[in-house]
This record gives sequence, structure tokens and C-alpha cells, in this order.
Amino acid sequence: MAAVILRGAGWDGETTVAQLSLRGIKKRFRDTAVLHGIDLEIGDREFVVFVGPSGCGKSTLLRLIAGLDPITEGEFVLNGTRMNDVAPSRRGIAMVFQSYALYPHMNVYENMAFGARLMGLEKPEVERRIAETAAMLRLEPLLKRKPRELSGGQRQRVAIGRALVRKPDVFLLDEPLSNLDAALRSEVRLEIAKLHREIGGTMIYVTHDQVEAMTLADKIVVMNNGRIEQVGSPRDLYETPANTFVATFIGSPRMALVDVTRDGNRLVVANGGALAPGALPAAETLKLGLRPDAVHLSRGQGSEGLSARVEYTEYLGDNAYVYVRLVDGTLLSARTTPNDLYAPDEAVTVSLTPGAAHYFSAEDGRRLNP
Ligand SMILES: Nc1ncnc2c1ncn2[C@@H]1O[C@H](COP(=O)(O)OP(=O)(O)OP(=O)(O)O)[C@@H](O)[C@H]1O
Repeated sequence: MAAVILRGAGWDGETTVAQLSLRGIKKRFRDTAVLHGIDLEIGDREFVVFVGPSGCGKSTLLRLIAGLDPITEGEFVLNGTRMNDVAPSRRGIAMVFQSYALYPHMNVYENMAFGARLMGLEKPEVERRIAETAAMLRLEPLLKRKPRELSGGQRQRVAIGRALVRKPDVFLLDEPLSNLDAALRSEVRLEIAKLHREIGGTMIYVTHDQVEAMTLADKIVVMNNGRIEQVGSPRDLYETPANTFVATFIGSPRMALVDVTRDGNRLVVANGGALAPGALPAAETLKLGLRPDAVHLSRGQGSEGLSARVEYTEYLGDNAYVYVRLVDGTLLSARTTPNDLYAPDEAVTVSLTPGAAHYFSAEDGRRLNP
């Protein structure tokens, strides 16, 4: 079979455009308001990842885009056309679910053919598309097998293949890797990234997994309680989180927040010492945000810095995280080398890597960096 090379311009060089606008989207299930007004622009061929705590409304938003549930209020516009009342099958959108949802009595070929036939495609076109998709996803040896004769990763590839055969303009993936073990997750993750480069479609992907979000996304949408907290590139969100929610949600181990009071150019922690990290915002009281690479530890009680005690150490082979507790009870993590380990309960002094501190309002958690 000839190799299928699809680069950037959609399938077989066909150019499709898929630009989505969500405008003031609200969703209520009877009396329960789940989405409170979502405004979001998704560009053609963008890979957008929705993240947020369980129950924040990620899957609901995806289902509204797919047309599986009606939009209560607001507008969903695809390439300039209002889609609110367009049937799911006519939206040019395909969804891949966490559960795969393959038909157990059909083999892989039939599973992939089913949706394409429903679209009314002629048999030769269905065959051509399946051959193309099977080559791309390495499914050719499996076409005659039933889903129960496949591994989890293979089933997931079939579920993705079934969506691909429809040649959607927009791809929705709802936690597609959550049923896979760690090794398979990273393998299929790489395949999805490659697929996106090759077919060039617009993809919207829901996940709980930080690594998936950071590695796959052009743009991450952080949701909380039915609202968007921030939209940005993985780097934007990591380096300039808009508020304490995003700051502590993105990054692992999570950013610690320390309550501090400003005294001139120093930041004072209640009964626990002070830091002089350079330029500071004007507010009197602040939350100081520290990621593990911002925290520097030295042994013993120093005259400058914050007093802390070691709680425990996580050794990870190439590096280690040391968790220390400040006098005010805040737990911080510091990244150290595997050669620089600390004993539980050891007294240490915390200082900061210059320029690595984040500042947030003590009142509303907004970013305040000078
Ligand atoms: N059909 C429904 N009827 C009533 N409430 C619903 C319905 N579907 C979802 N919800 C509620 O809407 C909220 C958002 O659910 P949703 O599944 O969108 O969250 P999620 O962010 O995808 O969560 P998870 O990460 O756990 O999958 C939840 O509180 C859920 O209970």
C-alpha cells in the first residue's frame, strides 16, 4: 500500500477550515446551572485542551459543541455559521469518548465503516478512507478482529480511527487515554500529537492529566466551576498564571502559596523570617507563590531567609523534591539534586531563586507581579 503522507493541508491535500466561537454559552440541567457564560475562540487547526477539577463542566462543554446536549443560552458559531440548532451529524464534528464505545459484535473494519456509511458515502470511498486511516494508525493487521480481541491501546486507536474516517473538521476527544496504563498513555499521546500534525484538523481535548495538557496543547483552557479562569499557551499559564487557582492547578508539584506582609523591600512570614526578593508589588499583604524551582534550601538556621523543617523527600532518580514546612504551617516543595538529600525534621533555611517568585492579591487571588 502506498504511504499516506498528509501534511498540514488536511486529508489528501483538501483544505478545510474549522474556526469555532463560543459566545456567552450557558448550560442548565433543570435547576442546576453548570456553565455560567463561556466565551472562547478556537482557531483553525488549533489543538485546544480543556483542564479543570472534576465537575467543572469540561465534558458538558464538549457535548454542547458536538450537539449531544442543547445549549441553554449563548451561541456556538462554526466558520461563521450558528450551530446551536444544527443536528450533530451535520456539524462536521466527531467525538472520541473515554469508553471507546465500539460496537462489540462488529470487527474493526465494520466499526470504522459504520459511521462513514451513515454519512451516505459510497462503498469505494469508505474502503479508501479506511485503508488510509488504518495505515496511519497501524491498524491494518487488526481489521478483522472484534473489539474483545484487542488490547486497550488498540481499541483506543480504533475509536480514533472510526472518528477519522468521517474526516471531521473538528475532533473532540474526552479523556481518550484515561483507560490506558502509563506506558500506553505516553505512546498513544505521541500518536495523537503526530496525527494532529498530519491531518491538521482542529482538536479539542479534555484531560485531567497535566503532562497531556502541557505537551499536546497549543492553547490550554483552565476551567473552574463552570467558568474559564484563563486561556493561554502552556508556557503562558506556567509562567504568568492569572490567579492563584491557575497557579496551583498548573505545575507539579503544585505551587505553594505563602501569606506574607510587606515591610519595605522585605517580605515577612509570621514568626518565620523574611525574604528580600527584589521588586515587589505595592500591596501591604500578599500571597507569595513558589514553585519547586524557586525554592532554595540551605542546612541549618540562617540569619536571612525563612525557617523551615524538612517533612519528607521524594527521590525521582534524576532529581528529588524536598517538602519543608514553614513556621506558619505552609508546605513548600523544593527541587534538589539526588546528591542533595535531607533528613526528616532537619532544620533548613529557605531562600529564593532570583526572579522566580509569583505574587497574588491576598483579597481576590489576582496576579500582582510588578
Ligand atoms: N445530564 C445531567 N444532568 C444534571 N447534571 C449534570 C448532567 N451532566 C452533568 N451534570 C453536572 O454538571 C457538572 C459538570 O459535569 P461535567 O461532566 O461537565 O464535568 P467535568 O468537568 O467533565 O468532570 P470530570 O472531570 O469529572 O469528567 C457536574 O456537577 C455534573 O454533575
